[in-house]
Amino acid sequence: MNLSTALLHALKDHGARAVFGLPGDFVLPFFKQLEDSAILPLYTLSHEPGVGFAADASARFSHGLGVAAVTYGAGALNMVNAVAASYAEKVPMVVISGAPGANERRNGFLLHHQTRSLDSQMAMFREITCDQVVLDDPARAPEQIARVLGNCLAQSRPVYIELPRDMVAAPCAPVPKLPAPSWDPEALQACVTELLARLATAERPMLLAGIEIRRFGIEEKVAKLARLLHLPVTTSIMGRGLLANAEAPLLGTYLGVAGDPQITHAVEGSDALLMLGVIVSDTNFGVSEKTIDMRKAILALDGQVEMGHHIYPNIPLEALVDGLLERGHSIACTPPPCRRAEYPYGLVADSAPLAPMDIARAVNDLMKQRGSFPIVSDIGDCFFTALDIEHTDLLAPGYYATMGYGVPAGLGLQADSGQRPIILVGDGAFQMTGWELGNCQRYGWDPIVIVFNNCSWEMLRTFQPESSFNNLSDWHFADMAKPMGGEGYRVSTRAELLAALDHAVEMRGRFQLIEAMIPRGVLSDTLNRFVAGVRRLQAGSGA
Ligand SMILES: Cc1ncc(Cc2csc(CCOP(=O)(O)OP(=O)(O)O)c2C)c(N)n1
Ligand SMILES: [Mg+2]
Repeated sequence: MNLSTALLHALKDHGARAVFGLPGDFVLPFFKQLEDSAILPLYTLSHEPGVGFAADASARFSHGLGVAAVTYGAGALNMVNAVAASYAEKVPMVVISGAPGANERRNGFLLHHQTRSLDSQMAMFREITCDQVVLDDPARAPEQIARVLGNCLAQSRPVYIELPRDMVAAPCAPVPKLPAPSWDPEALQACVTELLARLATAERPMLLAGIEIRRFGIEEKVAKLARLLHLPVTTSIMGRGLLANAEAPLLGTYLGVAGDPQITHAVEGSDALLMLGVIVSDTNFGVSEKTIDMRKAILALDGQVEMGHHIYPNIPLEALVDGLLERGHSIACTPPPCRRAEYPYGLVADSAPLAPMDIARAVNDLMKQRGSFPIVSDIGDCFFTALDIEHTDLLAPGYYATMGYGVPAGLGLQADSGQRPIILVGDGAFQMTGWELGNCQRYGWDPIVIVFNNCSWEMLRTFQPESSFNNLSDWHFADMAKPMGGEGYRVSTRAELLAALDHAVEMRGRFQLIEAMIPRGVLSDTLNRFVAGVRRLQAGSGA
């Protein structure tokens, strides 16, 4: 066994199912080890942001490890934004960067791909990863790799591994698997006791589910806890799609002023809001009608539990949920009367021009007829439209909110799981990374891609309508599909959209690109409510 195969076996043992990458001379030797060993499949894409987004999506969807392998400098630094998004949204991604070997570091030349110093890249990745290592000593590599991969999973954050190219074939012992982090059982019991007491005395208890319950693979346990405690469940905007396949009393997604008023009032009016794995961010809470009283809330996030004015440190989320399941039978909450959210169905096949809500209806109708598809959304009005699609798996950078995520993330999902995604992406975001679709033909991927083409950076226009730089030209994306190995449809009416979707779902083996022409200024209902709500809150606060 050498250092590369020891690393690859360890990645697989820790839940990785694929490596996404783009090679360069500093990482070519490692790619050769990857290809020759076949321990994990390698999928290469055309631009490192896409590599990062694909690795991110594979981790999110399978709640395993995502792996991105790139060259030093130009490659790794090209991927900083994608890794930052994974850090912000708590995705366990492993970044492997090739690097100069020991001798070339000492030869006195400035090396190609080097910036300020040969250690600058490590310094940059320290800011967007939870652990880092340079594998320059094969004797120490097994315990270093074990530590870094263990932290990646325990903290559900990206880690950075720098692999000098003269080390890839160095003989190396296998990597041990470290025990999962421990915790103090007494502290856990004290936390569970206090938490259950709060729920038992509450009149309007509520469970708000956040992304950590997917990251730590405990959706079923959380659904069981909600049933045991008779707690109604909503998800945060980032948690959209959670519990889609679990049996839980799920009401829908909390969107503050932009969402279902009944859900908004239930969450904001709760006197015991149990937030499991919820990131307290502006996108999750920035449009709250009424500020949530955090003193009455219970927040379990980042391995600790905050209640009222005190914190229980080192309480892993799964340990907390297991503790509550063990003792939860002692209380039966009396939840407020709540009804489940409704979703739009029944698109009429007529000649009316398209609006984003028509796409939500068409996808809901399709899933009603043919079963659910995982949805991957970019950032733009397509993301707000995704919130009107019935509750199914949804991958989207809803908090970090980077564009360019949709197409490569959809490819990462299909590569990792074999499932066919529906990808929602605006024309602006498609201009960034939509071209990764050209890689489908090599791997047989066949996502269904719906481009919301309003020839505009429309979300920006809603906040600054006077700026003409938001006007984009019409790129005719559908015409480019066939030369790239796919099928393209350009649609402007509801009837054309339905016909294109019916045809696309029948076509397998090639990507299907539906270019939905939407008039500028026509927004989804949710984005309209979001913009109106933000304006109202800003007017109220005098911002
Ligand atoms: C990597 C990055 N750079 C800029 C921005 C800032 C932005 C947020 S929304 C938006 C316009 C999106 O246009 P698109 O056509 O895709 O969608 P739509 O608004 O529905 O028309 C921009 C430029 C973000 N979020 N990420
Ligand atoms: Mg647009």
